[in-house]
Amino acid sequence: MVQINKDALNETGYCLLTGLLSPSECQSFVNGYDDDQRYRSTVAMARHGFGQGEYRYFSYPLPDRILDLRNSLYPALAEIANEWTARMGVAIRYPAVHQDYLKRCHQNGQERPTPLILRYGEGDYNCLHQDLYGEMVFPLQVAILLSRPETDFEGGEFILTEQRARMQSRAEVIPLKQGDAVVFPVNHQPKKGKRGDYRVTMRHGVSRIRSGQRHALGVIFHDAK
Ligand SMILES: O=C(O)CCC(=O)C(=O)O
Ligand SMILES: [Fe+2]
Repeated sequence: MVQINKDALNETGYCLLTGLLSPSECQSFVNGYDDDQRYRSTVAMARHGFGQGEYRYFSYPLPDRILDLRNSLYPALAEIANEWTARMGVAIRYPAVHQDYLKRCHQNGQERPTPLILRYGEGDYNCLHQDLYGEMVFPLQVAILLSRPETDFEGGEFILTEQRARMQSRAEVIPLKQGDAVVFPVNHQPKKGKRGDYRVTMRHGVSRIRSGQRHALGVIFHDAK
């Protein structure tokens, strides 16, 4: 099982898995970007007001490495997800194995795969958002930087914001190198306060790419309608 720094995740809203993918694994995902057969759909972000840039959803069957990432990351994340739902007074509990959770998604009409690859060029960016694709929401997700900061691109920082009810948002810039993964909340996270837990709303995005080209891989654990 993958080791997750739960304290960092609980305190700062994210944790890193450095060097989750090797440089050659990153490069092979980038090289596969134009291989149309791998993908079920392609989204031009500007067309939907999502930002600027493009992303593509992988189709089933997923590439082995992505299937493997979903299966290997899920169990540790499901433990944390179950602690969070318990703390937030939500009745949902997540099964220990990803295939069992996917069955639940598919039975509820969320059958389409959500892992995606993103490509940004100079001037592109990704607006703050949440990756919700229906009622079934697995509370944590993972993004992996495939490109080399400063070498392949400049700018393009991964941003996470935390919003507390009736309060202003707090932003965090996540330092990533090629192959590093960030684990972060999809939607809500419980936080420890002086008078017990409170709930924050999380959003993520990417700041403007100042030059070059940036690729990332998104691993989301619920499927889409
Ligand atoms: O390009 C990025 O790093 C962000 C990707 C993203 O929004 C996601 O993986 O859900
Ligand atoms: Fe996203």
